[in-house]
Amino acid sequence: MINLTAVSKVYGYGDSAVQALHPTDLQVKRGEIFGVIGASGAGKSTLIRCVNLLERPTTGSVVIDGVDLATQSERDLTLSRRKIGMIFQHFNLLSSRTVAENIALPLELAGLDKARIAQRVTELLVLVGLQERAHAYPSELSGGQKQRVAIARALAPEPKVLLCDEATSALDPQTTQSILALLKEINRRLGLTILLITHEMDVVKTICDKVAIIHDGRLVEQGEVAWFFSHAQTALARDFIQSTIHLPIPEEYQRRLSATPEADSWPLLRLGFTGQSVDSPLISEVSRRFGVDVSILSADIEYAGGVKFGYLLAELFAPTMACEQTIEFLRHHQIQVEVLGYVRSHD
Ligand SMILES: Nc1ncnc2c1ncn2[C@@H]1O[C@H](COP(=O)(O)OP(=O)(O)OP(=O)(O)O)[C@@H](O)[C@H]1O
Repeated sequence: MINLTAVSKVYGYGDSAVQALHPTDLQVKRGEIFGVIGASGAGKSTLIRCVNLLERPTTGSVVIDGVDLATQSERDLTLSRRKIGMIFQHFNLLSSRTVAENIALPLELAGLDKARIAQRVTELLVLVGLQERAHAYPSELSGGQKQRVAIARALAPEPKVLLCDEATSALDPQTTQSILALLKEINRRLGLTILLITHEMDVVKTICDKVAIIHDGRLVEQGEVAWFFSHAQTALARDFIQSTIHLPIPEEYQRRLSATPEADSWPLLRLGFTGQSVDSPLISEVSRRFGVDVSILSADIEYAGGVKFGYLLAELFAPTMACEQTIEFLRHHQIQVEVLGYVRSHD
């Protein structure tokens, strides 16, 4: 549905030129929710604004539903943009218009008749749960309600694609969850393709099917969300993942932890599970096979992209050879194994 090929963006010229986006390929399939995550200044906004040509790419092609936007005339581009909805961090509502009038705006611009507009606005108010607030002004609404209006307005022309530019970054955690739930419902009910940018891994974990990490204007890693959480390759990806996983090493263990093995110390492992491995009885199997005792310190099993994944902190009690065999066996069974250090039995 969305196909970017070698899309790049340079702002400015000569000595003051900034390469915000290096040549980038990105494919988002029909009905998918795709998240691009990155730190401030990584190039997220540039990337998403290139998708509807709010920002003209310096190079590359942007094909949406089979149409190459970069080659279109301004008039055709205006029509194409109607099929690409967009919502923003700060909602961008017109303060002088009521909720219903904000939602009606794109329909008025498209030249629909009054009766049809009224009917469509009512449907959209129901969809976003704001029937009671049709005649309120934006200043009378909470942040979450404002974003619901923005979503309804974006959906008014029945777009095939919705772009979300940090849509929940100005909202509190509870409101964030309700807006994400609404986006997911819209994606399911309308089959809408969603491309979102965010700096929060929790957003990705909650609603995305696929994710890409952007850093210094380059997509450094991408994949299915569930796979990504336990197989991320780059340190940057792992940092984002760690920000959502709550698996601290207990303080009492940290005191006894060293980087290298010592006499009377045992390896402390962080195990990452996904897909099938999360449901396989691999811990009891290594126990039987290699005679290791496994002590589980903590575990965090969650759902992302409709698949279970999780992390486990575990200490292994066995001779070195059996520990090495255990680690090899687990890796062979698609478990990500990280040796965090070696825990002395006593202080
Ligand atoms: N209009 C512009 N002119 C010049 N440089 C720009 C312009 N817009 C963005 N940049 C630069 O391009 C780079 C990427 O910016 P961009 O806004 O895309 O990043 P971002 O990941 O969205 O960051 P944030 O989360 O802080 O909005 C940054 O170095 C930024 O300073």
